Amino acid sequence: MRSLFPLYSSSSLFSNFSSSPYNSFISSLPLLFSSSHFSPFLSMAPAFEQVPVPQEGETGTETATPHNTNTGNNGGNDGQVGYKSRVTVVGSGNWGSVAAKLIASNTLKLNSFHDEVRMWVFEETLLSGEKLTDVINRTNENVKYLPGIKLGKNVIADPDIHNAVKDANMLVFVIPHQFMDGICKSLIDKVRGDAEAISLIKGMEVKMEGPCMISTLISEQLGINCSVLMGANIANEIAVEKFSEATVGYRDNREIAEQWVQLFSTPYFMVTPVQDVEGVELCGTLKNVVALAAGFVDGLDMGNNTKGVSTAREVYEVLSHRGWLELFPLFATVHEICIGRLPPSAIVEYSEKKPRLSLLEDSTRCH
Ligand SMILES: NC(=O)c1ccc[n+]([C@@H]2O[C@H](COP(=O)([O-])OP(=O)(O)OC[C@H]3O[C@@H](n4cnc5c(N)ncnc54)[C@H](O)[C@@H]3O)[C@@H](O)[C@H]2O)c1
Ligand SMILES: O=P(O)(O)OC[C@H](O)CO
Repeated sequence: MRSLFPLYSSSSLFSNFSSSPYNSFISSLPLLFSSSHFSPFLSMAPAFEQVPVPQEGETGTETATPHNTNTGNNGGNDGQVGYKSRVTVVGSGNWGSVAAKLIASNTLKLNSFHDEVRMWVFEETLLSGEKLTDVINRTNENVKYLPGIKLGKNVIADPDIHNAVKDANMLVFVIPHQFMDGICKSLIDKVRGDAEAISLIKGMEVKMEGPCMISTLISEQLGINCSVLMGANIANEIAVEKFSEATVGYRDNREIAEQWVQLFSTPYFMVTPVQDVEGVELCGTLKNVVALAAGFVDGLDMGNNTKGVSTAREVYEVLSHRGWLELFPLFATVHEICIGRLPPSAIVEYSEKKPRLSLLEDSTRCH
């Protein structure tokens, strides 16, 4: 029965293991999470729509419209002809630096954005005695978290978080999740009222009252809309322009999603929008849980078949515990066939099970 489990045990997912099985597993996961013909997660999501990728020398739309309708600090640019969006990346670790590089390569090409990309740096003193921020601005390289890669001269490192965010209407959050609660609290009333956020952060804020998704934390604490960008993305590989893909999860504003897609897309980084923030964020977060299970199996030298069983069971248990199985009908059906709970013929009926998105409502509120 287990050999019937195509998602994990017999597909190309495990046929390309190299010297780093963890990385291979991670990099194989787009098959699971980002492929419209295969993903149990995206079986609940609307069909992908492609957004044009900016090409060399190409310009974007002439003007960008401010996004949120909240009142508050808006930088004084609302409604002006020739308005240009300003992007700030909050975070400058491995992925934060790569995100800044991707965005900076695009703001140079898109007329609707200021060239400059500000990057907030959690200041550190290097062994040389120099401040990390100073070194980044002098060498155009994050020598600690992304050595050897030029970020783009239009990336400006800034150790003052309030200064870094104050003029930006597009905020990219990319720091380890455990720091986000504190960061958000420090940013209350400091960001523009019309700012749009996107979270690249994998993980959840787990409080005594229950888990809180990071996009929800940002939205609720800062009073701004927050999209997400998730994928099976190893920052160092994207930094050297190896092909990868990611998904932007957006709530209801397609125009915003298109702007994020334009900001991140390059010929080697393919980004597709899906109207589902929680689904995309959960995929990115749960993927790391699965990756841990895969790593444990590797460490115990138990083989790929065992890995297929354990990772699938891990995901099934998490979804089942949360009462979310109906949100992932393809995954649930295939798993239940594999463990003998359903007959193989059930696979042809899975698509009739409609995901019940309302199940997620409670879990997307922070307590
Ligand atoms: N690295 C990747 O390949 C990758 C890929 C996809 C998603 N992500 C996600 O991106 C997020 C950031 O990961 P990363 O790899 O850029 O981080 P990292 O581990 O490379 O860097 C850690 C960053 O946290 C900063 N930091 C340290 N203490 C801090 C504090 N008290 N407050 C605020 N910041 C502090 C450090 O200065 C550094 O910039 C994570 O949620 C991760 O899951 C990472
Ligand atoms: O291990 P993390 O949390 O830095 O994240 C790595 C990425 O999720 C790889 O896709």
